[in-house]
Amino acid sequence: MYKVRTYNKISEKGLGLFDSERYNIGEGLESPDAFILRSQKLHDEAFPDSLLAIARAGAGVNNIPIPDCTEKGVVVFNTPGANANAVKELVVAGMLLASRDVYGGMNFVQSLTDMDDAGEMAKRLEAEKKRFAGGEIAGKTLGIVGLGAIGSMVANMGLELGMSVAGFDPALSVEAAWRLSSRVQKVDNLHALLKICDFVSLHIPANEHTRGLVDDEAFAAMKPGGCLINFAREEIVDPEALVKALDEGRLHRYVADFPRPELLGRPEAILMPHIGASTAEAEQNCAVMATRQLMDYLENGNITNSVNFPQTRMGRNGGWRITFANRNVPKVLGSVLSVLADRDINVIDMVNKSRGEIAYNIIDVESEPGPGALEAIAAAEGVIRLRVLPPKA
Ligand SMILES: NC(=O)c1ccc[n+]([C@@H]2O[C@H](COP(=O)([O-])OP(=O)(O)OC[C@H]3O[C@@H](n4cnc5c(N)ncnc54)[C@H](O)[C@@H]3O)[C@@H](O)[C@H]2O)c1
Ligand SMILES: O=C(O)CC[C@@H](O)C(=O)O
Repeated sequence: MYKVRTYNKISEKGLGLFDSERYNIGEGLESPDAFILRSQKLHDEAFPDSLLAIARAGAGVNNIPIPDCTEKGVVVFNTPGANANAVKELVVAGMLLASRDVYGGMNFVQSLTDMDDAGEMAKRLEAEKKRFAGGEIAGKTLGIVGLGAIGSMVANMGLELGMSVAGFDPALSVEAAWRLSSRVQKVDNLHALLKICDFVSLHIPANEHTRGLVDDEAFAAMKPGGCLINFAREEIVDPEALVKALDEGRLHRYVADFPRPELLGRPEAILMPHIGASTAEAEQNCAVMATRQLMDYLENGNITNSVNFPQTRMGRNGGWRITFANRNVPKVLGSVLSVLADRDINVIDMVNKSRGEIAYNIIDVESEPGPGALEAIAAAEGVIRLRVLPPKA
């Protein structure tokens, strides 16, 4: 029986895929084989020795200590693109809220509780509506920082809304480039993008390269009166520089999914409680993808959409399956194959992949590897984590 510890609210559409005869699923389970979670911060959490994998039902993995996981041979998965449409739709809402005083206008109307004459009320609304006028987004320039799953969707949507769209992404994947309209202008540095855009939307991960990326210099480079939209992560925008840019009126609006105390009460800050991915559709997509990836890893050792291990997959062929993670240095695979050869264990098929400093292997063998073989493999120089999976048709 596999044990999967859950954190946060994971859609039942995903959790329901775990067969209850083979999986025990729940919060706080002891000695779990895996975690499945959303935004739960794991940096201060001790990992049980039993932990083989973590599935993040979502895109960002800055809540997980990835280097520690890699060191321990714990495979971390995310669900690329599964919540991208939800975020894209909220970015559009954010741009509209930054352009038109929808919120102020609605609050004004709801405040007229002392009025009971419809005619008088209509006169008052017409007299005061000029306070809530705004601009249109069509014809404006939208800049996207990070043209991955979300950024490319936002870029294409901007074009459909009649905007000019520019994008900056120094590591654009081939897949993302295919998704992107050729009408999106590619800009080769951040400040050049900031200079030409009325709206700038961030769609990059929070990591050591992007923390504080939007700083004093970036705000100074921005087109005066522009709007910044941040559905990516709080840490990407330097809070002091942000407040300064708002105080000086250089930044017209800050639309963000990550409120901070110093922004509360400021009408220029349009803040939401991290709800970019909070739609039933996105929650289901993420949970289903995370669950499928986790099951395939636990049952077959296959790795799809990991953020720290190489994509590795091999169909089952009736044999016993040995999987192991190792440091990406010479001779490790050779030593393991020698252990098998010395014990007359015949290899049916194998795959060996590497990613940076880590390598991962799947070796299918004809007969069950005994304890002696497994001990010798686990002891081979460079091997970090070993598993054996019984035959499966
Ligand atoms: N608010 C929410 O609920 C919510 C939901 C989903 C994702 N997110 C955040 O959005 C981020 C992006 O999500 P995604 O699904 O598009 O990820 P993604 O991996 O598909 O795309 C990220 C893109 O950013 C690019 N990039 C990385 N560093 C960059 C830099 N310094 N400058 C420019 N481009 C850079 C990468 O090359 C990649 O193309 C996530 O990491 C997460 O933090 C937030
Ligand atoms: O799970 C969530 O609600 C947020 C997910 C989002 O921040 C992500 O990075 O995918």
